Amino acid sequence: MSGHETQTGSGQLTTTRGHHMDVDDLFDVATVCDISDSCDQLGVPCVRTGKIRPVYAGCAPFAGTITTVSLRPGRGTRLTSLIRIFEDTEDDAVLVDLGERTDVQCWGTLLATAALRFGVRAALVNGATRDADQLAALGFPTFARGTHPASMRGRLSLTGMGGDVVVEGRPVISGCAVAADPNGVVFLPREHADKVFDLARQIAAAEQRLLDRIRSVSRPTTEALDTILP
Ligand SMILES: O=C([O-])CC(=O)C(=O)O
Ligand SMILES: [Mg+2]
Repeated sequence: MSGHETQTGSGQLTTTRGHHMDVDDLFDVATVCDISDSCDQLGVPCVRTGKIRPVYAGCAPFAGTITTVSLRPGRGTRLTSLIRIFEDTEDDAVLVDLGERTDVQCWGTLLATAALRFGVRAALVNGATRDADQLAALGFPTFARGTHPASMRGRLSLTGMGGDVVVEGRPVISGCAVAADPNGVVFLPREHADKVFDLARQIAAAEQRLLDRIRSVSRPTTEALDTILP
């Protein structure tokens, strides 16, 4: 049993991660767009991409911390070299870097199922994944630049863990916070995550009020909406 697992009285394994970001209801009210706007308003530096997206329809949004891991074309690595990282990390998810390549892939149901056993609850891939339907059936939140059918075995080698990952030309550091949904992904410093997510909830609520006002204008003219919209 790894350090971040605890045995419950019922004999089930539960995971207690070190970070207690308040994300439970986040996506009930807010989206990654609100989180992006919140970073803008607070002046929190973040890395954004619209290219890393859910791998299957209905994929649950995700927010938490990530550990980075890098793979590059090579002689091949066993899946267990990645699984060891799941065992070691205290983070909620992994960001697997393929250097933005989508002609190779590095994530499927074997890895996702193993990840869950160690309490890793989502995968973001700066590259491609496979097993889309099976990941959907598993309900494992997976975000990537695309899919590719070939196995990673014999094609990709592990080249690093915990290093910076370049996304859209900007460095993403291991241990940072992330929010991902169908709009894309925002990476942000974990120490700012709670206040960013709090303001995102408020931004989403304010936008909801604007929507209500647009709907309730009795005669929709540009002038009428000009008094409402930002
Ligand atoms: O073999 C691979 O490339 C990985 C894979 O499909 C899985 O994790 O299920
Ligand atoms: Mg597979």
